Amino acid sequence: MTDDPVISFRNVVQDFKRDDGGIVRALDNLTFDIGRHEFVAVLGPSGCGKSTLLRLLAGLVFPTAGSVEIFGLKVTEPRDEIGIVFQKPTLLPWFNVLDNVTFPMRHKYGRVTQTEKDRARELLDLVELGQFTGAGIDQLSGGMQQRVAIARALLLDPDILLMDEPFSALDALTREEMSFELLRIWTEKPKTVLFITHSIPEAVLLADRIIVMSPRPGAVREILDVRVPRPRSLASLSDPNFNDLANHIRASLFSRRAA
Ligand SMILES: Nc1ncnc2c1ncn2[C@@H]1O[C@H](COP(=O)(O)OP(=O)(O)OP(=O)(O)O)[C@@H](O)[C@H]1O
Repeated sequence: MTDDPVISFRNVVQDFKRDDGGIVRALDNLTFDIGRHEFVAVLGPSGCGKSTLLRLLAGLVFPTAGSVEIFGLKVTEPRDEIGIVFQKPTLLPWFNVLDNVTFPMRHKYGRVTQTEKDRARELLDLVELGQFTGAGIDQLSGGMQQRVAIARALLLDPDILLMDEPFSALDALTREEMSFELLRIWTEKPKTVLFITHSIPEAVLLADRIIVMSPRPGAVREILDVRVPRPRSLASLSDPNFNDLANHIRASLFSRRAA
């Protein structure tokens, strides 16, 4: 990474208060950087603080200690240059596909201009839903709904895309198809991506680097470079580097569980 980092975590500690008054330490001394247009995946056991890390970046929670910076500025509130895609698409069933994509503008400014509607149509083309702009949400499959959510996250042309297990509710085939779709979008419209997943192959297929976290309280266990050449395709899945790295991560996660 030669440029200044886009995302920077420095010694981040995150504590939460439990209902009984006790303290849960979710993150402990988390430090890493993400460079411009890098695709970084985060893997780790359940409860290690992956979603908390994303919520810190989104400006939805604030660190107990340490700092979270975007473009060298502390995160103090949600910002427009960030698009977020959650595990569930959280679409509004009373709006059609196009109106769901333009919803952030309606919500923020109370109106949607023709230019923004045109942009939403372009994004729906990009995620191959150009024929479905007027469709109701309940007419779409789970994978199509998640593509609407991705188009919505891209509407404000964010520099940063945060994705929290965005494909985990999908069947295996759709999931793989969506991974390639995301790679295509990222190639066409480069962005800095932080992608949280429980799937080792998904992380290796998509990312430039993988942050492997330790169990709660989450800290960086390893940061691994993915040496599988781009552009990636189905053939990447049988690249020897792909399997070596996937096996390394599997052993690393499993040995911790067994310990
Ligand atoms: N608002 C909160 N109040 C109290 N505890 C919280 C809060 N948010 C998260 N936690 C706790 O912090 C820890 C980390 O949670 P987080 O959801 O970030 O983990 P995760 O790695 O995303 O988990 P999973 O993989 O199961 O989705 C958990 O023990 C969780 O119970």
